[in-house]
Amino acid sequence: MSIEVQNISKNYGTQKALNSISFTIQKGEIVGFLGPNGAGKSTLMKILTTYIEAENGTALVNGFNVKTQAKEVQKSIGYLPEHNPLYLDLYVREYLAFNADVYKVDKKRTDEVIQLTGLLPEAHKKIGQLSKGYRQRVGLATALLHNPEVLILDEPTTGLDPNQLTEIRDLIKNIGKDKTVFLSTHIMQEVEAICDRVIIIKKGEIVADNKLQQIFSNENDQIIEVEFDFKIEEEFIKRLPDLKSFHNIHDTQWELVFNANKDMRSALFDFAQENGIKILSMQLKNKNLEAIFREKTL
Ligand SMILES: Nc1ncnc2c1ncn2[C@@H]1O[C@H](COP(=O)(O)OP(=O)(O)OP(=O)(O)O)[C@@H](O)[C@H]1O
Repeated sequence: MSIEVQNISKNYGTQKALNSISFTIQKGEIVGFLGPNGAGKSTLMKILTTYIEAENGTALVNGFNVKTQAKEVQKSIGYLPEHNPLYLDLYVREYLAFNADVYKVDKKRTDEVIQLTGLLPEAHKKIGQLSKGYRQRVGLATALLHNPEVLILDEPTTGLDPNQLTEIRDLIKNIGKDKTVFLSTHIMQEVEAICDRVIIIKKGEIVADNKLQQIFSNENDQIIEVEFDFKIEEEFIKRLPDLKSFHNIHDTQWELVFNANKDMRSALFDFAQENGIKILSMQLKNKNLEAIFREKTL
């Protein structure tokens, strides 16, 4: 087991950040930790990387206890914090060599991580001259210097443009071929693009933990986007048969999730007609992670 979290709780004063959360991550998994702002993602990552301590519960990384074996945990982990601190005046190679010294790893490893993270064309530049995407690569390269078993990445693609985003996602996926990766994000597409599994957290509690394959193979779930001819009350929507969850997209537009083994479009049509409502448009959508995220966290 790479990561084992058991009943971890953390409060900041009266603010409950994590409320007895538990999960395990197997070696080699790429797991997305998804949740809205303030859900507790960074807090858990800081506990796993030994930056802060939990009040209750146990967490093991690579078999080492974060409270009592912090040094061993740190050796097992490569961490990319949300706000990746970099020395902008240092050259890329110089910065990595400096960190190699801190980690007490062979300087040769600097060239390996430069290669691995695609930094070679920019390695001669000062960090301050790099684009945000390349700065993220420097952060990843630093996290990989001591060749850790587990990578913990806190919102690794925040602020990147679409091209940089794809590049960094591909890079993480590639690194994940022989490492365990635990990454936080509030971008659903990120999880779809990179991860094997998603853990969704809301207000410090886990509300879903599924393999992505399982999520997409739940055949009885149907998502229908519908537009009525006037604004309808939520109470009315709740009367729809086999309705699992719903989301008001805009005034007269709703996203409805049904759990049924028949096409719910005709049932919805009948329901509208019986109640004197007109349907202006209706579309069956693929079940995507975005809908699941809303279903779980709203
Ligand atoms: N040092 C702190 N002191 C007080 N409260 C804190 C502190 N750090 C976090 N919190 C609170 O704990 C809760 C969880 O915060 P956390 O940063 O872990 O969430 P997050 O899921 O990482 O959010 P984001 O996606 O916005 O980064 C929030 O309500 C936050 O305000």
